[in-house]
Amino acid sequence: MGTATRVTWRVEGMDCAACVAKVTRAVERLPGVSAVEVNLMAERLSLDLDAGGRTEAVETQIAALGYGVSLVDGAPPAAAPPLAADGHSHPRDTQDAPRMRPWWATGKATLTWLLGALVIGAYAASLVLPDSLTYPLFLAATAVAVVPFGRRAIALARAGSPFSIETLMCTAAIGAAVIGAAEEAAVVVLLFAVGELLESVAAGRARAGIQALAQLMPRVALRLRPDGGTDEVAPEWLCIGDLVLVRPGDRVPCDGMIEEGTTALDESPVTGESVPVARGRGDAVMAGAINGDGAIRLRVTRTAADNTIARIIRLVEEATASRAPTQRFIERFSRWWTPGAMIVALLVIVIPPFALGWDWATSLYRGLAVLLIACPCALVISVPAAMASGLSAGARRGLLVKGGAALERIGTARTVAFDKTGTLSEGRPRVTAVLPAPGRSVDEVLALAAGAEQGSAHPLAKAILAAAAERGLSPPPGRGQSALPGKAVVATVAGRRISVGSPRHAAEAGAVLGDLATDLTRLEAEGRTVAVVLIDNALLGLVALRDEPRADAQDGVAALAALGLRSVMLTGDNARTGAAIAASIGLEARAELLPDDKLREIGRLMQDGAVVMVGDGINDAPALAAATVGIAMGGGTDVALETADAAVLKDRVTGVAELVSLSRATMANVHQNVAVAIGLKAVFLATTLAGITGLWPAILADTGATVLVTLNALRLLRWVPR
Ligand SMILES: Nc1ncnc2c1ncn2[C@@H]1O[C@H](COP(=O)(O)OP(=O)(O)OP(=O)(O)O)[C@@H](O)[C@H]1O
Ligand SMILES: [Zn+2]
Repeated sequence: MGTATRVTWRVEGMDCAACVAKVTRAVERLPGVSAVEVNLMAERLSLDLDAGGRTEAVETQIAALGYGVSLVDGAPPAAAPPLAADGHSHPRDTQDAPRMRPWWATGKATLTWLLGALVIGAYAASLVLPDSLTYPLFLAATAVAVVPFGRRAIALARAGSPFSIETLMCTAAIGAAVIGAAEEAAVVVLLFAVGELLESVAAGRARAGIQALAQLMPRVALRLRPDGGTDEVAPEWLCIGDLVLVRPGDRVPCDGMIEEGTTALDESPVTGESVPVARGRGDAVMAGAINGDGAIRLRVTRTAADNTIARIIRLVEEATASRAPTQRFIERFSRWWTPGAMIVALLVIVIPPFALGWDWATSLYRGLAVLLIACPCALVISVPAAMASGLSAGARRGLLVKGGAALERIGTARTVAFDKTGTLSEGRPRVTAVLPAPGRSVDEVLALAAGAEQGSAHPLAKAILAAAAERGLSPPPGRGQSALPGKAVVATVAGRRISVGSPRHAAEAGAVLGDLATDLTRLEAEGRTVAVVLIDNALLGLVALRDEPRADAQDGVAALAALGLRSVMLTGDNARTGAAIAASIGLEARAELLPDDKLREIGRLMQDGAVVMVGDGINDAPALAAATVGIAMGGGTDVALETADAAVLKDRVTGVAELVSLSRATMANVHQNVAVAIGLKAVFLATTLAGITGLWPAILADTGATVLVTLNALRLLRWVPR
């Protein structure tokens, strides 16, 4: 009892949010079904099926709605996956052939052409033949289309949505035919079919944009054998731990770590970063990158189903499935809209003959026109079509956004808060000077400091250890290390208590800097981070470090300013150093912040409006989560993608401004779409009721809006960062 299986199908033919809603509502009502999820981009339907549910029932229901359906996962276990020659079992995409779709659903294009031919034929005929003969031709065209749309309307009504766009269309077409407007009836159904066709083309385009990423995977990988030879295998067959040879000019077939060789990799297909990056032993590389002129040997670190490209694709698919607030509003709106419109149409038919003395033919005619104008199709697709294009356009340029909601919010930000280390700066501090206290030596200071820093993951620790190693020192082992986050590290080294930390920490410990105090001030004003090394709370020396600002930090901040955003740097570094670095980049600084202070600072900035927090996702996850939108930058892709709402895959500060303008371009597109969809209808509603325009303009207003909205959304696919 109570054990449900998760079952997944591939559903073909869904082109818009309305389709998703149809499928969801239709299967939700079936017995034994729960937790229904439909993903438009991935063309997937997943649900929990318990003992009372049957997969056939689900498939029948979906086929009745006119979509193709095939089981992907959760079927009774098929044969075990084949074992590869090397004895591992390898992941493989198992998928059976799609089941038959009803002819009238697969043949969307055929149906549209047939209708077009019939309608045009009827018009041609009407030039020479009397109306009495062409009338049946128009009726036939109407019938050809009403049958499939009507069947779908009936299936939907049975599945619990009696007021669908299909119902609206069929009522309008049949009504028009009944009152003798067969021409109009035929054109209504023809244009409706054209609109549907266009929608599916648009959905296919957005989908293709994402699938193009999958095409970055090469067909073959060269797997190294223990004897040094290579086997050509499909990248999907690579296992974690396999060794792979990547020749100059090849595409990298897997996410991996370089074991041997150095090269320059062009990662632009994945990250949008066009400058090749130098990579050598121990560096991580991602599938899809193009190898420069060095041969490299890679250790596979992720399977094909799980590599960066696969994750990006999955992420974007999920992103398009998650709805933006605007979209949710419109969906709620259109759920009431359709039945409301039908009631209004009915009132227009029934009341005026009594109240205003219209004759029945006029009121029927105008009522039908109202029905047509009321079709919410354009409105329903206005937001998701633009969002899908925006998300897809961004993903192709290394700008990942986790959903419509985040995409919508990024553009509304007033302030951008940057983490300093690793985000505005390179994140690779280097020791630039060591100033020993009187009577101490440089080597002594460095060796003891390095002893205390051993095992610390702090960037400053790594720099001090590297400097000690460069001077050939072997630091005495430290014991009992403890980190005081945002302040210092303390340990017992060679029997003495050594601390390495901020000047503030040294002051709190009661250390006196003496003559070195002026050096400290000077170094900080130059933008150096100064670590104070104490021995039993007395001054041992100063270590000055410098973390270079990223080359494009200044441009990135300037680009944000040009978009009207204020940038602020948050840092745990001391005030003077922070101010010096911030001044060189051109933004405000908030310094000497302990980790909790950073959260508080974001809260304070959020009082002035939405705040975007940009970090590397490593130490700043809480801050990324606290801000309105968290953007992770560069390298630490994995962590970043999990904690942040959006990510800039290339290591570029300018990517933040690109995300802001992508968000604004997308929202502008959304607003244009909504305005077109509602505006056209409002105008024609008024003119129809006033009797100025008839069925014809009503038909064009409806399909015309759908076409305009779709084309406008497609325009966004070509978005390029400025
Ligand atoms: N392990 C350590 N070794 C030396 N100094 C440290 C250490 N940990 C903290 N500090 C001192 O505390 C300060 C703040 O550290 P914190 O880790 O909060 O900031 P950060 O990561 O260096 O910089 P940012 O906040 O800009 O990313 C450092 O500038 C340094 O002076
Ligand atoms: Zn649709």
